[in-house]
Amino acid sequence: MAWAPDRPAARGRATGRNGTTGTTALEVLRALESGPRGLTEAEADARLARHGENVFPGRCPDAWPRRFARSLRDPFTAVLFSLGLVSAALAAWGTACVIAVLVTVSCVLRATGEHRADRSAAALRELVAATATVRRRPAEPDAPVTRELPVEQLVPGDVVLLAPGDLVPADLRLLRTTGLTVHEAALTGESAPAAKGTAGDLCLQGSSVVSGSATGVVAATGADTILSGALPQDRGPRLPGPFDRSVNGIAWTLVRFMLLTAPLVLVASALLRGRGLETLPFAVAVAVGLTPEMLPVVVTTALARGAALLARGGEVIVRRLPALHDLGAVDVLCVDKTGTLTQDRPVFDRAVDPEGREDPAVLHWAAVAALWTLHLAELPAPDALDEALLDADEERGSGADGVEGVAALPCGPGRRIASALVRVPGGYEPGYGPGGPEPVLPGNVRTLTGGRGPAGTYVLVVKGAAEDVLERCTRVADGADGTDGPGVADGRPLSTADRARLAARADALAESGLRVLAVAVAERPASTGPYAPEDEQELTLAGFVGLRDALAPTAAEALTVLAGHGVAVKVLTGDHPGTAARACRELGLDPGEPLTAARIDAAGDAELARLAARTTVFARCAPEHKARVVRALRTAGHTTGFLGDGVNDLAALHAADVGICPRDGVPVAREAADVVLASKDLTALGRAVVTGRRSTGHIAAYLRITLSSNLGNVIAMLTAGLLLPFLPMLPAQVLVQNLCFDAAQLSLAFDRPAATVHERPTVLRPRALFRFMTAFGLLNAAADLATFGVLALTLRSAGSTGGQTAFHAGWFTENLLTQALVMLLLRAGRDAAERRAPLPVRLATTGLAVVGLLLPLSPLGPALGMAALPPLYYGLMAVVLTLYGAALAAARKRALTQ
Ligand SMILES: Nc1ncnc2c1ncn2[C@@H]1O[C@H](COP(=O)(O)OP(=O)(O)OP(=O)(O)O)[C@@H](O)[C@H]1O
Ligand SMILES: [Mg+2]
Repeated sequence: MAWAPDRPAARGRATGRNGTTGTTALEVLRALESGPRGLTEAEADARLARHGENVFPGRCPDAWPRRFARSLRDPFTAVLFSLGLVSAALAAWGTACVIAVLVTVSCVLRATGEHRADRSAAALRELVAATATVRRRPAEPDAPVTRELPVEQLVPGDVVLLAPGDLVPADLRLLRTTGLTVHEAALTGESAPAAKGTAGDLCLQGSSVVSGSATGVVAATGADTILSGALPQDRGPRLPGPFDRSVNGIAWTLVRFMLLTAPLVLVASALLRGRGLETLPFAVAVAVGLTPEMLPVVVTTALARGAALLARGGEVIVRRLPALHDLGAVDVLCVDKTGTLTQDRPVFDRAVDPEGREDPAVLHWAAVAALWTLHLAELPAPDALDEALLDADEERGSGADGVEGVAALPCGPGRRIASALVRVPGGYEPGYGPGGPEPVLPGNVRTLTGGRGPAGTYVLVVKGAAEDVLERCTRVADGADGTDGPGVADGRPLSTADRARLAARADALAESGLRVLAVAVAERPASTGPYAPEDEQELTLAGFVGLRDALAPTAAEALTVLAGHGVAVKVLTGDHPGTAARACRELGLDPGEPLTAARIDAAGDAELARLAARTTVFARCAPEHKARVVRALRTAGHTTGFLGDGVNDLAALHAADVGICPRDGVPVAREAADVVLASKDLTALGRAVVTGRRSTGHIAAYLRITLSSNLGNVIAMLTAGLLLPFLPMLPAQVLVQNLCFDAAQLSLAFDRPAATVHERPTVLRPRALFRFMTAFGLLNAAADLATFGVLALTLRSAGSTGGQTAFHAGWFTENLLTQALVMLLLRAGRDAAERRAPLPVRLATTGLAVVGLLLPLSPLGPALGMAALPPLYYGLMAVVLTLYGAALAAARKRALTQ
């Protein structure tokens, strides 16, 4: 980062200066047939027609057939598919066909579901699409206009302005830069930001601006960019989030279980019944029976439905579907203060000298620094604090006329001060304004000694966080001479006691709820050498400026709602602990003892995890502090969300389980976030959390019901397989039964959520789920075995000869009826089961029962290998089912209250 003191003073942003980069920048522009004033709109349109839109080819959604092929790679489908191949190899055509139908149905459902989810997600993304700041001219003779343009419309030759937080929208050649550093992790994997200082340097699409600013000209767009050439884009491994841990974790455990089942069945029947390989189709059928083949479909549908509901309200956009599940699991939400809890529209409140007396001169110096940082750093979006200072100073009638900026070094992530080097024309005379109400003119600078030449006096103005400015000060302005008010460039040396007193003054201002900036100045020799942060030394403290930042109107309500939902909120800010604590109190959040960056640095990972769990406010955080706190909370076992809007939040957005960004966040933060709040209303977050929990609830209900009945069936099948001389269920029957189950379960997506979704985070715990599955699977198996007993009894007494077909019919009916019972009793949480099921669920369960009772009796029955049963069977089965229902209800009460 180098200052460029020899750059001509800037008065406006759109003057097309070339700065230090001289001919090189011009050459770059010429090579792209552009100029410093940008393209004309007509030329840009012509180029857009020639080069096409600036879209990243990797962003195009996959075609349907491709999606279909990809869903074959899903673990369940893959296992089913291989089981199908084994059956085909053994010429067990029945089983092979069953499996082929199951695989096709689940792939088609899944591919359509995903296709639809993706299409709406793409449409949603458009709502928060990125724009770029370009400089164009309406027509040839017109002056250039700087405006926001959707990135797709950028063309080679466009002149683009970059500010911190911007995503580089295309491959750019830099024209001029001020302290520019960019993050190129997407391209190089290099996590440290790289400095870019030379004109002609390439700045690649996909990188993001960390600090500083720049003007560049677009060299390549769309498919011609280097990033597009480097496809497929590898974003590096993501830490497994709650979704991967629970849903995927459960899926993989089941896959392993299924893979074990087939060999186990083979070995058992070989040992116990002396059977050989002919049992293989049966073994395969058992493994198929265990598969929750609809899980991927249910997951996609549940999440996509939730995301669509949220988007329809125009409130929340879920950019990555699993993030909706994770949002429901969040138990700690870290929030950035400025711009998120507050409006980031600070208003000047007061300026005081080191003694605490009102002093407009301090505001004036701060405004001078703000003005020249804005001009020289060419920030497309002005800094809110700087704007507020300028407005206030202008209102008081000053204005920085006469003072000329030479160089500026803006603040950025981890840098809490901004400074400007200005030249005060030599003719100005002392007469420092008497801290009274009359406007202080820029010329009212107390005589500065030394460094005055024909070119005037060079003054370095530094403003920023009180601690950071104070530590660079060696003197403090004093009003010792009384008459002229406090001096600025001279003052007296700072004693240790002075430092403590001044720090306390800043703290007091912060605790009154103000954002505080300390202002310091120093005279500098009129040197031409480069200036760097190291030159911000030996300053004289001029005083403090306090600004008031209103709270976001919905913040307090949002925090209350989240607390009611069992989500603990923590505030992570770059601001002063006092300001942050005060804001928290006003929002109804107990700030406790704030933890500052210094303490975070001093703590080891384990200690930080402990500290973080009981702290509410983390202040003076640089980006890496925010990320470290988030990681510490995750290590401590919390599912952690992060809500932030700025470049300084980027690392934390990446580190969190769920990154959330308000709509006004900088583009790079929106791009990093999993969830974007589309409206200003922060309470939407509470609704999004509940929606996430509902989606997880649907997935959990599906898993609970399917896994316990599947396990029950498998146990029953194994037992019957070993006892009976025939297969207890034919492959075609497995298919019909599975299809009926699957179709009925889709109705669960319409179920009412359990009341607990409002109370606490929903997490699918694989271990708890498997315990549930074992207990209820055994219960289910007991009902099946009792049915076998009933069947044996009735068939013997009826003297039936078609034992096998009657057995199949009896078990089929009982299976569908128990499934309907299980659905009604095990659907959502404990309280939902007590209430009446909604219509779709009632229809689905009735449907199951009807099919179960009538199908074996219908003409389809014989085709599927089932025969009618004596009436006695139905009577006895009713007894079995009643007992099963009672046992289920009792067990459910115990299991779900635990
Ligand atoms: N334009 C500016 N000029 C001088 N100092 C600034 C400027 N902007 C910010 N600072 C200083 O840097 C500090 C940190 O700023 P940063 O942007 O990291 O966080 P923040 O905006 O205060 O809070 P949050 O992290 O909640 O968004 C500010 O508190 C302020 O002291
Ligand atoms: Mg912020």
